[in-house]
Amino acid sequence: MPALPDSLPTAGAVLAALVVLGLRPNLKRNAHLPPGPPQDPLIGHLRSMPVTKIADTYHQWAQKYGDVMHLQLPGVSFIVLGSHDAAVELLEKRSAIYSGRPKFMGWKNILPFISSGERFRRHRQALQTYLTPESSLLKFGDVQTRAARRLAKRMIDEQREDEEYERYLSEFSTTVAVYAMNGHEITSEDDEYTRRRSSEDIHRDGSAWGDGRGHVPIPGLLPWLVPRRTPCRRRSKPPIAHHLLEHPMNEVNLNEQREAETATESFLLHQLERADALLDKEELQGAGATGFIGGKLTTLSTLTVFLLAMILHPQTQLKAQEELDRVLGEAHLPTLADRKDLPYVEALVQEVYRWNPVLQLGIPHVLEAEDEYRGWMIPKGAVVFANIKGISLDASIYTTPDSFNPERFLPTSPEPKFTDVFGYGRRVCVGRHLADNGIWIAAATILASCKITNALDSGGSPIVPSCEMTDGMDSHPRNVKCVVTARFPGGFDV
Ligand code: HEM
Repeated sequence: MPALPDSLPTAGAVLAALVVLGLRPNLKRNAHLPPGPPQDPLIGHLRSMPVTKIADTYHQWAQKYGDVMHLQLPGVSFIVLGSHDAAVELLEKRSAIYSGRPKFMGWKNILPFISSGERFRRHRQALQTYLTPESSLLKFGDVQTRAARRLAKRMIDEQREDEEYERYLSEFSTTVAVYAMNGHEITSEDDEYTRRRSSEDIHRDGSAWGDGRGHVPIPGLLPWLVPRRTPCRRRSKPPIAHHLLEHPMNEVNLNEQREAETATESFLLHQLERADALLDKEELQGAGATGFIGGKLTTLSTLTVFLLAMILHPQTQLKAQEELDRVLGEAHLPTLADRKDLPYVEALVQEVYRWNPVLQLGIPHVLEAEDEYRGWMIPKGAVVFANIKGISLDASIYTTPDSFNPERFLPTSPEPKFTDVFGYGRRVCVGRHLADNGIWIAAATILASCKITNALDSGGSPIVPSCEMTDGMDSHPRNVKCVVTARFPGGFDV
């Protein structure tokens, strides 16, 4: 049994609250539940819940207890799915009953946090019908391409030795999320959105409830464990939530732009112009902020993983660059239309998704009716999540899963694409087409135009960045430093 977690005082407070409120742990039918590590009477796995490296720990436990694992905390059953097959069987094929969400902090109009029901269906439909594969490409492909070129140019022009490039990647991610939702294109560092919605803002405001960069703290899985009635539950909106919810409509001032006929394509405009709009004004504000909440940090973190992979694997970088030069011609920048002709770049992006999926545990689902799977009983109300990181390490699917190896995804390879990165079933990431196009064009543009090498230490030796990912809901490498130089100093034919 691991040492007592640091969060135990908080956990203890929750337990005390549960006892005071008369909630009883649902341990009574353990005999039919899926297997799991040994637990204590009454408090179940409270003492053994990992606080750091959670996905890795669940993956290790899965080797012993299997790919459907049960963990018990007071009042709540957790089911951790450690294989693609189990995740698809339950979260996708049985999506009708596995698509609830735990109660999250009262963000009632932010889709990832809305449980099932009529409000969920309207929000999901509004976003899903807007962000289809075709419309994501048609409406936002050009903006993403411009933003990717601006990103690469800034990485080259403003480079310093041992620069951290996260802020440029962050601006790219913000640009895509804000444009898709609000129709506002960021074209300068001075932009109101970049200043007000920088990672630093999120860090500062998000620290009210997370561990920085807006992460909800998974350790102990407490945020969504705390029942609505528990006194310690947050009542007021944290500042970042307030800002995100108020900002899109006020700042962009869509109504004025509509009157002046200067409004550009966006989710908000689309909804406002529909006679049969699915969402009212308050709901629409939430939906507008949803793109930012769902897309900004996930895109940023995935691009940081890409950068790390390129520093650590110069041969892979070179292979992708050779393909780009061969297919497009030297000193030509890619567009999304070139994607189908660049199988190595495609495989590289797919491997970035698999090598370090940034939402390691996805977003938890809630089972809405008792179910049976492989002879086990899964209780109604169980919080069910896929260990996406663990699934990416499944050696029965991916050979040498720890290594970064794009070859595994070349068209001739038998290894299946890692679709798990975007989740499952009715709750699958609603922005996945937008995100995938954005990540591909950013990666392909950087590869075509930049040479990425290790930063050097004061003695001139290359710094090898660590592969360790942060803990938290959105996991990413820390302090990725590198040197970026132009591959074609004479510029590009576009
Ligand atoms: C690389 C970037 C991204 C990754 C890895 C990612 C991954 C995910 C995952 C794993 C889920 C949970 C799915 C589940 O519960 O089964 C999710 C949900 C969601 N994502 Fe993304 N996402 C990304 C980008 C985006 C973008 C750009 C947007 C916005 C336009 C977005 C909006 C959402 C929303 C709204 C949900 C909640 C859907 C629901 O609860 O019904 N995501 N995403």
